[in-house]
Amino acid sequence: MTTATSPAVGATGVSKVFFAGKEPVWALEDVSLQVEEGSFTCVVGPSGCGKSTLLRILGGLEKPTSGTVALQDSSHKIPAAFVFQEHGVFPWVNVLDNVAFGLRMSGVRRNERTERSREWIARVGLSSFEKSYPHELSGGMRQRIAIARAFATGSPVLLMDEPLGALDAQTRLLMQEELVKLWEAERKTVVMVTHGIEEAILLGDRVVVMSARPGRIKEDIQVDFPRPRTMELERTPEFGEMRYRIWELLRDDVRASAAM
Ligand SMILES: Nc1ncnc2c1ncn2[C@@H]1O[C@H](COP(=O)(O)OP(=O)(O)OP(=O)(O)O)[C@@H](O)[C@H]1O
Repeated sequence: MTTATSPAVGATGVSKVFFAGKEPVWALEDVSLQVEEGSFTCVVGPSGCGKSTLLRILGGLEKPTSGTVALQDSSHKIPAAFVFQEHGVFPWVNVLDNVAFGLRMSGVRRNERTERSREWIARVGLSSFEKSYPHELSGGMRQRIAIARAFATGSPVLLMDEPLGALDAQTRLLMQEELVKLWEAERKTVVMVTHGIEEAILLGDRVVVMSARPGRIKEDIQVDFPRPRTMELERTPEFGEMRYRIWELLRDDVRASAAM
C-alpha cells in the first residue's frame, strides 16, 4: 500500500526460518507490510501461519532470516509496547505496579509514573482495584491491566497478540468496544493479531489476511466503515459481506493448516 506519510512500522521482504528440530520450519516468506502512523491494522490467518512471529519481528523481539524491518521512531525508549494473550501481567505485583512497569523500565520517575498509571487505570475502569493483585481479578480485568500498561508507556506503536483471545465471549465483546474507544481517543499505531474475523473488521482500518505456513500476505483489505464503530455495525449487510469475503480467503488455508 502506498501512503502519503512514512510508515510507523514496516517490514520489507521478510522471511523467517526456525531451525529448532531436525527440519527447518519456514514461518514466514517474503512478507512486506507498511503500517501507517496512527492506523489500526489487524492480522488474521490460520493457526501456525507465522502471525506472532511477524509481530515479534516488527517489534524487534525476533530477527528476520532475510528482509528488513523499520520502526519510524526508533529513538523512542520503548519503540513498541506489546500486549499478549495471557501471562501479560506479573502476579506478584499489584495493579498499580503492573501498569507502571513499562514506565519504570523506561526510567520515568516515581511520581510521574504513579500519576500516569493512575490515569490509565481509571481509563480502563480499575480505579478501585489499584492495590489488588492479579489473582484477585477476573480475566477481563487482567487484560485491562495489560492494555493500560501498553498505552501508559507512551509508546507510539502497540503490538497486540490476541489480546482478547483468552476471554469469554461476552467479556470479549465488551473489551472490543473498550479497546476501540481507547484507540479512537489515542490514535496510536496498532498492529493486532486476532483469530476473530468480526473483531478484525470492527477494530481495524485494514485486515491483512495471511496464508497457511509459510505465512505470506494473501490479501490486504481496507475497512472503510465510519468510526466510531459499535457492535451495531455487525448487523449491517456490508459487514456480513466483508466477513464472508475474509472467511472465503481463509477457509482453504485453515483446512490445510489443520492437516499439517
Ligand atoms: N522459537 C521458535 N522455534 C521454532 N519454531 C518456532 C518458534 N516460534 C515459532 N515457531 C514455529 O513457527 C510457526 C509459526 O508460529 P507462530 O507462533 O508465529 O504462528 P501463529 O500464526 O501466531 O500461530 P497461532 O495462531 O496458533 O498462535 C509455527 O510452526 C511454530 O511452531
